[in-house]
Amino acid sequence: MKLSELFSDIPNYQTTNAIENIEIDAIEMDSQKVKSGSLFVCISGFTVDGHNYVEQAITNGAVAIVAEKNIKTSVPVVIVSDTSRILAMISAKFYNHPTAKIPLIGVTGTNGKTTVTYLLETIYNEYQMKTGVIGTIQMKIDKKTYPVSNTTPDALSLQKSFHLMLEQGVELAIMEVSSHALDLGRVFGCDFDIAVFTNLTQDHLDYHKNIDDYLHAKSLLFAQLGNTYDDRDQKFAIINGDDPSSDLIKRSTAQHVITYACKNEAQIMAADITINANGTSFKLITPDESIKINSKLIGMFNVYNMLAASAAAIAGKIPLNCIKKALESIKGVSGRFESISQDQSFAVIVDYAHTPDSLKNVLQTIKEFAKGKIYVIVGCGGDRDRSKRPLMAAIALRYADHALFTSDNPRTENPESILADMTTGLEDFKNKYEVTSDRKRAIYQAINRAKKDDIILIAGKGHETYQQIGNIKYDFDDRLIAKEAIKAKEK
Ligand SMILES: CC(=O)N[C@H]1[C@@H](OP(=O)(O)OP(=O)(O)OC[C@H]2O[C@@H](n3ccc(=O)[nH]c3=O)[C@H](O)[C@@H]2O)O[C@H](CO)[C@@H](O)[C@@H]1O[C@H](C)C(=O)N[C@@H](C)C(=O)N[C@H](CCC(=O)O)C(=O)O
Ligand SMILES: Nc1ncnc2c1ncn2[C@@H]1O[C@H](COP(=O)(O)OP(=O)(O)OP(=O)(O)O)[C@@H](O)[C@H]1O
Ligand SMILES: N[C@H](CCC[C@H](N)C(=O)O)C(=O)O
Ligand SMILES: [Mg+2]
Repeated sequence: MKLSELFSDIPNYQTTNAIENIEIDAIEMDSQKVKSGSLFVCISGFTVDGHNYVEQAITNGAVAIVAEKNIKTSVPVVIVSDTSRILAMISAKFYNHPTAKIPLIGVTGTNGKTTVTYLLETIYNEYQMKTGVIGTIQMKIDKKTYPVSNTTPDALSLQKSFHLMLEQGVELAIMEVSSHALDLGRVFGCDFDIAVFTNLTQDHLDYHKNIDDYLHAKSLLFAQLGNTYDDRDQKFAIINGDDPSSDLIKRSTAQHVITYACKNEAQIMAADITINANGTSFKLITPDESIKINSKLIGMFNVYNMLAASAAAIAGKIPLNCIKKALESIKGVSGRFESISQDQSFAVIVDYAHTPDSLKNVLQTIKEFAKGKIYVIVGCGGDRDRSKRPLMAAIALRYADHALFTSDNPRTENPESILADMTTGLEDFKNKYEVTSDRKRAIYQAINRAKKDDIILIAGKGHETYQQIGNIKYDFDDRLIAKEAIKAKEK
């Protein structure tokens, strides 16, 4: 594509040279990936400034540069005020606006995004539609999976992924949209058809100034709904009517709103809810009909997730019996309330709860059906929201009988200081918890101590297969370590 064509929809930019005859074969935001014929977009990041890599990009073959300032160099420079946002727009254009051709569902909220995307995948697959899913665990196109490094990828990778989906005949794309992505403009250029809001509770206050700022970022998905190129059918905002933030989310969109709830009045509701250790059942009520759902998913929070997915699918005109079939078939999502069973006499559950609210929900659920003692193994991520640390530790102590505080991706922080942040003020409860930065040791300790009917919750890492210490990711999988520890105990 010609560089001038790539910028034809961009209202404000300046150029140092004529750009009409420059052919662009690829767009890159990483100088190391630049090849002959690439356009290099300089992003001023949190760690380094992409503007410093222009010469490397040119050495690697860049034929033009997009930058936020004039750079004296041998190839034309297109100067824009915000390269991140322009990257999203030109990537969408370069890949021929793939999301104008594939229907797209975006799911945002503090907790439940991954779960809701996989519920939606199961529902649409049940309806015989080929899906693509992008989120925390992986990117998935039909049955094939691809690794990811972010929940919501950068704008360039994202548009490339949608292009690949289109090439592979995907009929519906479903993605998690993180607050970081919304704030950083990673999803500009995405044409959402349905936007889903799960809930808002504390997280990411390292990145967002305060909870209002965080909510504002989430609301951008709904403000963006229906604001792009195509004129396909109606767009829908699917909103949790029981969440206190739902009013602001509703006010953020001009599109059709569908609410779901268990407590407040809503278009889609759940009633007659029963939850036990083997699953959940409820009546799914819609304005036209209702249907009984018997799901293997456990916990009230999963009723909300199922309502969110059902409401989105109903907006997408999927028949209720198909939704029922899908919700009843799904056994669980990797690393979410995943039971580790080797026929031992106690239960081990691996879960991705890494926020105060999710930890509370999971422990409350476990408490409802626990016959023995509850042990929880939990840590808090390094280089992340410090204010959630004491809250998570307090929740662990409130709902479990015994807590083992340990490391969960300390990243560049000192693991001991993270643990100190968690346990400050908990001196009076010293007999209820232990502290060890060695996560493997914590898992072994809990498993060795467990007796018949006890339940061990290993929280925070879920599907993750690494422990990040410094900038290195070491192999580490809670599920494998737990299995190993159970085996060792039984010897
Ligand atoms: C804070 C944040 O969002 N950081 C993201 C950001 O990294 P960064 O700003 O540090 O990038 P940088 O290293 O400064 O590089 C700046 C630019 O220079 C370029 N560069 C760099 C080196 C070089 O030799 N040549 C070169 O051109 C880079 O390619 C880049 O374009 O851009 C990277 C590339 O897109 C992201 O992978 C990275 O996510 C990191 C891994 C991260 O941990 N992000 C978290 C906070 C995040 O985004 N989380 C959300 C939410 C998850 C949830 O919901 O819980 C997510 O969506 O994942
Ligand atoms: N609707 C919900 N409300 C509260 N907690 C939930 C909900 N759904 C799931 N959880 C809890 O949150 C954890 C993470 O769930 P999930 O991975 O679906 O959320 P997510 O929003 O994708 O998280 P992330 O932001 O890390 O990608 C689960 O393991 C469970 O403990
Ligand atoms: N997407 C979240 C995941 C947190 C998972 C937890 N294991 C941690 O590392 O804190 C984040 O990057 O904040
Ligand atoms: Mg997720």
